[in-house]
Amino acid sequence: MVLLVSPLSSPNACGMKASLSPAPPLDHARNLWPHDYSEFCETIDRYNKEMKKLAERVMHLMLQSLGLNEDDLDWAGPVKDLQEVSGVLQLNSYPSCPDPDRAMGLAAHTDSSLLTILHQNSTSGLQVLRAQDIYGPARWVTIPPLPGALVINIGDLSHILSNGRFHSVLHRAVVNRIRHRYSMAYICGPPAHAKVSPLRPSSGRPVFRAVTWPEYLGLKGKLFNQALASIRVSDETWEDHNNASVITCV
Ligand SMILES: O=C(O)CCC(=O)C(=O)O
Ligand SMILES: [Fe+2]
Repeated sequence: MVLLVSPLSSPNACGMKASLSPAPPLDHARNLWPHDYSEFCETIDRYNKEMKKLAERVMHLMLQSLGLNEDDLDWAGPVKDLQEVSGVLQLNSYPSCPDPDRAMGLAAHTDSSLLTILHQNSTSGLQVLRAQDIYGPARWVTIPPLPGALVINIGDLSHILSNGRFHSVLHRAVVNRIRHRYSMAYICGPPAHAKVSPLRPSSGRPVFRAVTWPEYLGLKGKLFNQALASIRVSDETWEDHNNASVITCV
């Protein structure tokens, strides 16, 4: 089961609204706990706010580590204005499965976000694909839940923004034979109107074309794990673009 909630621009009793889920979360919560749904709503609201603050701090640090400053962020204004970052909270529930090898909790994917902050309950299930290295071929590695720890996944939009210097991570969730697993993913991205494009590419040229988050989500829906490749700018396109610019300037 997946429930998606995002902050409301004008708060209601629950302080959140449905993003992609079929019924508004407030209605869902009322159905589940007809006599006391407010505790759930208030907790989610508090969690959302804390995650937003954390996401902004982490984004700030990531941009700093790329050598970027406030003036480089034309999609969200200066870095200090990163409160514009928007987020959706996705609640994942994976019931136990007697034959886990024949079931998949969540298929392998990269997140379409800038970054995703994940909380797992005490049952492990998150795995990331580690590329081939001197220790062996490509393999799935379990990220064990640690008390009090959150996992931060780099999403495709950070991959684009950093021109490939931060890699979005292929991950999946497997199910447990006897234990029910829960996770909460705070999926963070830029404002919907903002175009995300490579900032100060170290390689000399941008490897990806600019996209908005909604446009990229559309591509992901159609092309799934090929979406990132689909917005790569090929060497030929780049050369054509450069030649065209030269001709225009002359
Ligand atoms: O449940 C997990 O550990 C992974 C969740 C996830 O990857 C997602 O919600 O995008
Ligand atoms: Fe994910």
